[in-house]
Amino acid sequence: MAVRNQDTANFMRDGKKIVGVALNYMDVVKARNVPVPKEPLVFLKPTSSYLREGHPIILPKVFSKVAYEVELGVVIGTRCKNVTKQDAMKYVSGYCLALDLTAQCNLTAARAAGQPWTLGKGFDTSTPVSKFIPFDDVDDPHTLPLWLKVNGEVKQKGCTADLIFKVPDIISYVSKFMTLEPNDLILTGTPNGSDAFKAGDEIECGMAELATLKFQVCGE
Ligand SMILES: O=C([O-])CC(=O)C(=O)O
Ligand SMILES: [Mg+2]
Repeated sequence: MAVRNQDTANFMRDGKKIVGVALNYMDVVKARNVPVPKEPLVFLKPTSSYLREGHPIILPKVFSKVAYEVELGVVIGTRCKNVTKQDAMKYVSGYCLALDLTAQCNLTAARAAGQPWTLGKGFDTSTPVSKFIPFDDVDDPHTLPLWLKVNGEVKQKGCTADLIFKVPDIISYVSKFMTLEPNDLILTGTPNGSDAFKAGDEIECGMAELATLKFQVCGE
């Protein structure tokens, strides 16, 4: 039986994994000229990549091109495995606003060579997150506007209504393969407009009236 009220306010400290979904907005699929995914395209990030507001994003010197990606994050409240889409939301304790920072220089090469995305997705400070947003504060996670600005200029504008795979689809799919545990975070994918940023930039993003985040960017 699902217990939604499990305390996951400290998901960043207590989580064991971050599960990312790639290419989950149709405008991204079109812009990149890739086939529409038939199933969620899933990757993992380490929890050492978390970053809280008040600390800078640090661009690793090994990367030449790192991009912002604003995303809805979904926090798991109850351990689950092989859950149906119908039951999936019972295992969600809440949400956050997140950035899935991505070293495009690394990922483009990895994609072409069929290699893993681990380093390009999992570097330190690559997952800035907001505070925990309790489940009951969000009427419907599929109606949330997302925006991102760099140095005050709007770069991304989207809405979770346009997710290809919705939150229950992702939870049900991932739980066929791996147990989802309390405090795990799911990054649901970014809308179109993701692009490179550089040291000295200021990145600001928001999700509906629920959360905003602002980060300074430093070189290593
Ligand atoms: O970085 C990428 O290419 C894929 C990804 O995470 C997204 O679409 O959100
Ligand atoms: Mg992403």
